[in-house]
Amino acid sequence: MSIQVITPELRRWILEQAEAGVSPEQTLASMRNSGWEDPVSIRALEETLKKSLGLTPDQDPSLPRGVPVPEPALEGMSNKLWAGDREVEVLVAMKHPRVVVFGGLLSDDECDAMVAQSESRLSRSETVTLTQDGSEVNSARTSDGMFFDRGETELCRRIETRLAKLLHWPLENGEGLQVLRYKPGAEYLPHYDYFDPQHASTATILKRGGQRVGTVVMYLNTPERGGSTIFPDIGLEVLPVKGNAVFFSYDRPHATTRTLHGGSPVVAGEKWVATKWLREGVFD
Ligand SMILES: O=C(O)CCC(=O)C(=O)O
Ligand SMILES: [Fe+2]
Repeated sequence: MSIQVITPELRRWILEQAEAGVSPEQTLASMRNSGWEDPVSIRALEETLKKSLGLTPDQDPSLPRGVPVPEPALEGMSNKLWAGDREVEVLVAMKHPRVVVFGGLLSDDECDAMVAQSESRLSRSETVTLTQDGSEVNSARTSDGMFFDRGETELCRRIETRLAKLLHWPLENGEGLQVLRYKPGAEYLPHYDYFDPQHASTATILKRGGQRVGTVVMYLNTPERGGSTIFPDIGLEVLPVKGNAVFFSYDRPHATTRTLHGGSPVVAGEKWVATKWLREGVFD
């Protein structure tokens, strides 16, 4: 599977087609003939044409409604935030998409303990696919993983409480922590963390807690080489550093959130992360 990137040249060409009176359907057909995948073409067409009309996502009736999202208190632009039991550094903050890189979210001991407590329970990662019943092993994701239940251990509870304070988001609206281990060569191809409204399994998944609206990827070690978290739409690469974390939020299940992201291949050593997904509603 290759990832097709929507470049400025492509956007310019789409606008030229529209200006020349070519219908969006015809433009889509031309793109298909040149090897573009339909979902990518449709996204490129929608984004480009709407932007040229000056529509914001909130003004656009064809998009899913935006909802409140978790958000750290960054207004004062302090480079340290108190998370209830620990001071956390703010290393990078971006507004659209909202991406915040935190330093020292977890202590070294907490990272080591998460690895130790999850290691014996790892198995090949699954992702949600088009099948009715949920998940299956997928080549897009070559890590090993496991889920803790929310509040399963004292350490899970401590981290979950800290994240709830840091992000002003109810503890009850969080999934259990997921731990992933990537060996050399393992990666997680770019994806969105929200559930695709078009997937057959999504309606069932949403009954428990609603959509995902935010993600925290916490680095449990510093890989020797590789394994950064990449955001292809915005050209951002977050280097994994033990104890640090990258947070991002998405107020609607749509590409306009620009939260496409992945784990790039680990080159040397292992990469361990704990991921926390935050839901719109109570996840129980
Ligand atoms: O490993 C990473 O850097 C990204 C992980 C991720 O995207 C996820 O767990 O959903
Ligand atoms: Fe993800």
